[in-house]
Amino acid sequence: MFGFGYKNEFPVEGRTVLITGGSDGMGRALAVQLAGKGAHVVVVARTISKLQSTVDELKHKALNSMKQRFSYISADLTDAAECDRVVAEVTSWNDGSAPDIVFCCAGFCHPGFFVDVPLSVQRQQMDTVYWTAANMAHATLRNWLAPVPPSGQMKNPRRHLIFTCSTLAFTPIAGYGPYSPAKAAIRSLSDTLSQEIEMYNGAYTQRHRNPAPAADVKIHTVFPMGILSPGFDNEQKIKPELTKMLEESDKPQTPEEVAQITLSALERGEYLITTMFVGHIMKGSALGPSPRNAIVRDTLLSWLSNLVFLQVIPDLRNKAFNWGKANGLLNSQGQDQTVSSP
Ligand SMILES: NC(=O)C1=CN([C@@H]2O[C@H](COP(=O)(O)OP(=O)(O)OC[C@H]3O[C@@H](n4cnc5c(N)ncnc54)[C@H](OP(=O)(O)O)[C@@H]3O)[C@@H](O)[C@H]2O)C=CC1
Ligand SMILES: CCCCCCCCCCCCCCCC(=O)[C@@H](N)CO
Repeated sequence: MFGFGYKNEFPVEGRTVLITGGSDGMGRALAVQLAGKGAHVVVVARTISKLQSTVDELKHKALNSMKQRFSYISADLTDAAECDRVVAEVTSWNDGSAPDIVFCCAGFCHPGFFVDVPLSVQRQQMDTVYWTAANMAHATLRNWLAPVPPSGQMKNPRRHLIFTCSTLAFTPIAGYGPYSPAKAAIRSLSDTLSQEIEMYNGAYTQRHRNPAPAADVKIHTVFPMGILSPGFDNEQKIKPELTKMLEESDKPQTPEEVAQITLSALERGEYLITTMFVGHIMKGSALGPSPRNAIVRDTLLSWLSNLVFLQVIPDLRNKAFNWGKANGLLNSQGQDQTVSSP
């Protein structure tokens, strides 16, 4: 696939990959495909039974089951101390070397209208969606970016930290208020880190003279559309009908498809990764200050998307308005909210 002139920017054979949310959905599909490409994989989530069945599957799907190693750690990543423990345990399991690649996929979505969903649930969404990712990034980067003196430097391959967002970080859809802000916060953190990491990568070029990180580091973020996962089945049960109608143009993908498209994009060296046409358009309308994958292509995409969105945003608002006009005040579960008089 990588013929003359193409370089694989994301080699994984023999590398150690840590995947949060690796026991279900997209995270599990990534784990399986990475095992198939020869990586050592550690999956992290809370429920032990799902983690164990994932590790069994990884052993069967390994490229070279004699050489590759697989493991799991049960942890609730909303707790920052747990993320530090995970990085420490993976490092000692990996003969003292930090993981080379960290995928932050943990998280789930609790849809509902802003005023209907208790604030305690909305705060939990911030914890599960944003803080599991930010905690993991903090633990990982503190390890990766710790200064190593010139005498201690070894030849390490480039390391990768990958966040999982959602195209909802680019485009608002009514009924995702408890969730989209947490994803938008991840996008903002990713953009900030993609700039901050350059300071460390600059220092890394001087590693033979001054203390510097042990390796070069790249940040990436994936923005999937709907994924046909166990988490998706759960969210469908409580999703407002209006939201389902507004996202009609989304044709959810399988976790395997999303994982495969993600890995190909990483191999091409992309930074903001979308997984299908509608996702590319949603990204194009909201590129803002993010680094581009390819300047000409992304600029043309953003011009096209901005024209498309002149129509899309009023259309989404009109649909919400007309829904209210036709159906009155229905809450998230489609129940009438008006108090009926006796
Ligand atoms: N499904 C969709 O339509 C979309 C999903 N996404 C995002 O993609 C990612 C993967 O989603 P999806 O494939 O649906 O995954 P699932 O909802 O099917 O699986 C979620 C995974 O995260 C783990 N997890 C959840 N909470 C925690 C926690 N506090 N600590 C540690 N692990 C946790 C779960 O295991 P356990 O419960 O045992 O801890 C499980 O392994 C998520 O970040 C999601 O927000 C983005 C766009 C669309
Ligand atoms: C031609 C371009 C038109 C663009 C129109 C916009 C259509 C909106 C589609 C919304 C898709 C939402 C996918 C993410 C879902 C998600 O993150 C949750 N399922 C969380 O689990």
